[in-house]
Amino acid sequence: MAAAAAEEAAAAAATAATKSEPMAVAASHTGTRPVSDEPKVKARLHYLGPPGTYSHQAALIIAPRIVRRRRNGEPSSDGDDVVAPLLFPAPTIEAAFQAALNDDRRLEANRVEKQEPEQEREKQEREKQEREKQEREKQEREKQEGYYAARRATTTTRSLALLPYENSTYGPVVDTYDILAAPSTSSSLSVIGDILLPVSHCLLVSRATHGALRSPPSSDFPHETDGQLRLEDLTQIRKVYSHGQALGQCRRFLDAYLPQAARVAVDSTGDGAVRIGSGGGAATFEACIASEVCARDEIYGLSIARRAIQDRSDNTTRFLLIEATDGLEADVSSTLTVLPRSKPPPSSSKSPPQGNDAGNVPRKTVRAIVRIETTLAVDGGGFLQDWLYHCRDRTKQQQPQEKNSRATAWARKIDRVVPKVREEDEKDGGLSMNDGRQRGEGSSWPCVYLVEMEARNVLRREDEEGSHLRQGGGEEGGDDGSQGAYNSDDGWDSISSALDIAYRTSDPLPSGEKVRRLGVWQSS
Ligand SMILES: O=C(O)C(=O)C[C@]1(C(=O)O)C=C[C@@H](O)C=C1
Repeated sequence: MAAAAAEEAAAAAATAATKSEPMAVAASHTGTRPVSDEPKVKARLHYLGPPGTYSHQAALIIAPRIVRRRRNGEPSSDGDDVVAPLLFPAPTIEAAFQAALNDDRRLEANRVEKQEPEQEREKQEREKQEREKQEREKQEREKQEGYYAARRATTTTRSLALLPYENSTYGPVVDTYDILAAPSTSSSLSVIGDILLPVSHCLLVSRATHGALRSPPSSDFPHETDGQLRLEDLTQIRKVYSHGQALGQCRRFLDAYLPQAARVAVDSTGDGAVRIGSGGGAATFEACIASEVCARDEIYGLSIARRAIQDRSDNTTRFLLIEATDGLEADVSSTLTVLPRSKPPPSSSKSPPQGNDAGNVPRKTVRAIVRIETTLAVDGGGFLQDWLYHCRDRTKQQQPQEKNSRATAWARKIDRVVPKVREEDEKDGGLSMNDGRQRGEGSSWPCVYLVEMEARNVLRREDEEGSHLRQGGGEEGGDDGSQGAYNSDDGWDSISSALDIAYRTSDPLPSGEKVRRLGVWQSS
């Protein structure tokens, strides 16, 4: 039901976004409470568009949960300050990230200024100088009167991007991995949250194509009630557009029912839907794989040929919420964070908790991503393994109630970082990596690992039941359907500071590794 409501909200806002010009939509939010003694925060959130993509849907769900907190992670005295970012679609994942990086109000002002005619520019320059002069004089006066400390910026703008990161069926999203792996981009970002989105794909066609494909009903093959086509009707489709991830998540369906159709990878599922929708009135016998939201009249007005065509019914994509930190860090007096999803109170405290830990349910999850650049070939000497164990142990040591905690860590090598020696060798006639090693260049070339850590504070069943009795029902739970009262912040501090310590220390790492924290956040 919650997923249906979220989809409904996503569709409504996606509709608003397609109609507005420029395409930006304010995330709905409730209860903004300005914090009196700190600069106000505005935020811009860039996502892979066009409207109707899964990234857009994820952005609409996460945006109202983004709040500003004090540097130490505490809510301000007035409570959480809801940031309510404006949402902006970008044509590619890379463009969404770059837009967040370039999101500097001064740059925008410069751009506008450049378009002004010569005279206008001179006039503006004179006015600017005059304003600056007056400002200097005023500051001087205020300084003398002892008011200087009160003169602070009243607004700061924060730039965010929501990027698809990995999918439960088809694995890593390579464009996002490239951003996290590259030294230039990874040093300009901080991961501040994540969100899981259940992904159910439809095969969409234009109305004309739907009409042309649909065979007349017979008693043997009555039409499916909701307008879906029969599987036999799909054999005339010549082309299927979608994002590479979505094509991969529906591979078995495509192999079985559309073997004749060319698969065309485009920048997003929404991009595929736009191509299908722009075909005019004639049947094109082309299809796209996208969300049901894209079929709506207010979005791209397409027909649903088949629903739920993904190979696994539990298909889920994880997105990372990334803040562009270039040049900002110094001025920033607060952190942005994502509130956990709230759950309706359980209907009965007797219902059994779910989760992998027999008798326990997850309570708080803290995640971290660390980037390690090393010159050792394929984890030489297993140092990475040792480091992961070390991190896990340090994490555990920090827990006040060790019995209630679980810590895990895992690493992924980013294969798309091509070793330099190999690139050069290939120019010289295609030598392999091993040849590079034999030529005495050492068994080393740069490679990048992304290490992920997760610490969960687990609430034991008996504790949970006790807390139900004490508090008369839960307020928040994990996304796994777990029940219980999850108000307490126990565990968050210890887990996050433990992770902090764990990845800052480089004890078991051989020298020469560059370890960079990409982010630590509380996940829901
Ligand atoms: O194309 C979209 O709709 C996206 O938001 C991208 C993306 C991805 O890259 O994984 C997001 C969710 C689905 O897994 C399919 C595609």
